[in-house]
Amino acid sequence: MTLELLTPAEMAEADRLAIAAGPFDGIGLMRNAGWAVATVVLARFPGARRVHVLAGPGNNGGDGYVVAKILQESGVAVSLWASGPPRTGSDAALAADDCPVPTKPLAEFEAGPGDVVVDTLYGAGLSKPLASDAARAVALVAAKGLPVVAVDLPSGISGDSGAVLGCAFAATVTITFARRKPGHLLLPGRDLCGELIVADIGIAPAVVEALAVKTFENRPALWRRSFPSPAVDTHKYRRGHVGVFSGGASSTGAARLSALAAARSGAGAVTVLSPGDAMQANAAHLTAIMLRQVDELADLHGFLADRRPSAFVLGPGFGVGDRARAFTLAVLASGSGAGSGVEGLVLDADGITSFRDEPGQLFAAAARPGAPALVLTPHEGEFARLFPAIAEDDSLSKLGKARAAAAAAHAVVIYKGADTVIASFDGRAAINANGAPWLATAGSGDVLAGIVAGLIAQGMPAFEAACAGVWLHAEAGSRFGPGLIAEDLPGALPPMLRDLFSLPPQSRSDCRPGP
Ligand SMILES: NC(=O)C1=CN([C@@H]2O[C@H](COP(=O)(O)OP(=O)(O)OC[C@H]3O[C@@H](n4cnc5c(N)ncnc54)[C@H](OP(=O)(O)O)[C@@H]3O)[C@@H](O)[C@H]2O)[C@@H](O)CC1
Ligand SMILES: Nc1ncnc2c1ncn2[C@@H]1O[C@H](COP(=O)(O)OP(=O)(O)O)[C@@H](O)[C@H]1O
Ligand SMILES: [K+]
Repeated sequence: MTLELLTPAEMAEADRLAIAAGPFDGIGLMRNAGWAVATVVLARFPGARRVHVLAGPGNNGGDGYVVAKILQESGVAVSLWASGPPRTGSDAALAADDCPVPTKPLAEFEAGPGDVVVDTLYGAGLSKPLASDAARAVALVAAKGLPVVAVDLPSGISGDSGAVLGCAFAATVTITFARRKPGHLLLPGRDLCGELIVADIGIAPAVVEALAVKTFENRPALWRRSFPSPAVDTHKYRRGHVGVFSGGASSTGAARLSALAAARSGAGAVTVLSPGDAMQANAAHLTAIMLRQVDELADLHGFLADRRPSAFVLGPGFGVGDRARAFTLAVLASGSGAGSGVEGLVLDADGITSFRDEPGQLFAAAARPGAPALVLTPHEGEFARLFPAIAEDDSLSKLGKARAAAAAAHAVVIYKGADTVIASFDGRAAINANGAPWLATAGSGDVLAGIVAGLIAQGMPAFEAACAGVWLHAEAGSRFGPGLIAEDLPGALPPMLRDLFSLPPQSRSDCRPGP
């Protein structure tokens, strides 16, 4: 499946470009779309007592008229319920003129057991909450538990944000065209789509390429070319060295989780940087991971000079306050740009919260030319602390919020949750969809921060490292399943890594860090 996600506006542009390039005109694309849908209905519901096609006023409704015609000609009992006539001169009007099935008003829609519903009320053009006749149909279908085949999107779901406008169908299967839209992956849209099928309706790949899309699904194909792989003659410090800041004596576990995850992700060396009062607690629980006392800024500078670390994690269990801010700013002031020095800082949890009153200080430090890459890993609560205005802006989707935050902070933002979004200040963004609710367990985020830092330390660019880290973390949680606790996650990584490395060499490129 392709990675690009097209906003409804980009999809409309793709339709326009495809029509201009040929060979299909608008009604040609619509017929292809209708055939794709009818094929699914016939294959999945051969025993349907009756198929009810619900047609809206736009081109989504146009697809419905094509479907109704094909199904009737295939011998299926079809009812066609329209919310109104299609706009004169539109492709939908052509499809309606060509459809032999009589229409009935949507407001009178009725259905019974054994029936199947094809939802072609609204797709990409949904612009407001469903009107009363559509809302009544949604309620009736839900009450009767009828299967719904949604065309493009379940009506009521925004293709941009995945949000429900008023109410929405919960589809059994959704068929979209050419490429998926963000609303197919963002929640609750993803849940309400049911099974998602992407049908080829004759829009050439070159048309999509011309759009220079910057939004993707987060899957290995997005980043595996830059996934780090050790050279035969490598040594441990060439595989990257991660420093993880530990909290005080009573909160050291989170840093050790991050440290272990960084090591499991392939970093050659990992050092926990511990305040004096926590040295004993840390020492008692570390084996392969190194330990160094860091109480003051001078200790950090000593570590930077002596051990040449390539990435840091700051935040898990660290405590909120001046010390977190000072260490963060010191790390961001180090680094000599690409290729050497400190390549990145993953700022998580308390590290993020520490800047709630002075976010500008953090953002300015990250924007300094030559500064290490800043990766922020907020969950919803932390996001609202650092980016209150963006968090409150209801016009933005989770994707839009992550992008705006990344631009404001000059950072890569991993906006966590069941539909984690990764956004870079350069405009690229990815939506993650391979997670599972088992990941909602204390310490899970600490592990994610460690994986991302481990990958950055090995030379992976920050956006790719963030995407790879989120995917590996989610995959580990999904494959482990019930009973997962955060301690299990680092140990669950090796099978995932083995799978990545067993991909054919051409699909991993030469596996060296690269663009
Ligand atoms: N040739 C092509 O381009 C192809 C297109 N294809 C298909 O076209 C679909 C996109 O078509 P579309 O742009 O016409 O949008 P669509 O979703 O039908 O709705 C727009 C209409 O609904 C109205 N409206 C919106 N929300 C409303 C509400 N809640 N309650 C009431 N009214 C509401 C809106 O009104 P307005 O916002 O303008 O006031 C407008 O009149 C796409 O999803 C795919 O299925 C495929 O066939 C492939 C080829
Ligand atoms: N329902 C869910 N489905 C998939 N992933 C989830 C879900 N809930 C949480 N996660 C993931 O689990 C991790 C939790 O991180 P975080 O909230 O920081 O927890 P902690 O602070 O306890 O480590 C994040 O990566 C998040 O995306
Ligand atoms: K629809």
